[in-house]
Amino acid sequence: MEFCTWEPVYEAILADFGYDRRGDERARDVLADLVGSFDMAELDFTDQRVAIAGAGPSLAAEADRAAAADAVIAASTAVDTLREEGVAVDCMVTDLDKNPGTALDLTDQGIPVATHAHGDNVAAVREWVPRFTDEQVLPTTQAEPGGPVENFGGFTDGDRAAFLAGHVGAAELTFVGWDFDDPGVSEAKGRKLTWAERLLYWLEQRRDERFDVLDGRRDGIDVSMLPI
Ligand SMILES: Nc1ncnc2c1ncn2[C@@H]1O[C@H](COP(=O)(O)OP(=O)(O)OP(=O)(O)O)[C@@H](O)[C@H]1O
Ligand SMILES: Nc1nc2c(c(=O)[nH]1)N=C(CO)CN2
Repeated sequence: MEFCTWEPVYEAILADFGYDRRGDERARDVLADLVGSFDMAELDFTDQRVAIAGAGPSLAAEADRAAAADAVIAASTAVDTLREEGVAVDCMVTDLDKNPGTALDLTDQGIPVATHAHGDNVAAVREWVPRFTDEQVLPTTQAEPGGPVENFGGFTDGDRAAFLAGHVGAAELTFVGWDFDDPGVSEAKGRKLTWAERLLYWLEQRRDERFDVLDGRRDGIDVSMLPI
């Protein structure tokens, strides 16, 4: 996604959550200084059916659907749940706030980790990224991309995974472990999930696809701030 396309949506996210754009940019620059450039050929999912695993409570019960896909991109703790169910992932997407040890383990095993820097995770970026196997770190930002740091679009780990899948050629996306109405999440997390849902709606419009996870939900999604 071109940054000029993403930027108005990013501005709306910044305004909604009160994040500081300069903070995201500083985080991007910290990450840029810690990594080499990632070889995007490592992540070629052309023509594949890719499962996007979120970390909702439904994930364990849906792990077989992830296993049936051609490839799996998992967000944050979804990697751990899938591993417990015996399902390997092909890529992890994370802002390092919950299970950075899992990300370390994956990069050691040669599995790419899309590692996101933002204004509120700089300490984790500084602590963990130098320990990762560098060739497997795909550095990302939600601000303007720069140097080795990419922006494929998206906000939460899960929806960023979906935008990444699109970027690397996925023919079809299927979603496991997504529970938008999860009563177990905090108010703040719930607001992030509302954005995740909205961004997935935008992505399916852009791809001219219909994501299974949005079936029955589209009429309730406020997309007034999206360039649709
Ligand atoms: N009910 C749910 N609870 C948590 N995550 C969910 C849920 N449904 C979908 N997801 C997706 O799974 C992703 C991973 O969630 P997890 O709680 O492991 O990580 P997180 O680091 O807190 O995520 P983030 O930093 O993006 O908020 C979320 O980013 C979200 O996109
Ligand atoms: N500045 C900032 N950016 C984010 C944050 C966050 O807490 N702060 N959380 C995200 C997903 O949880 C994604 N982006």
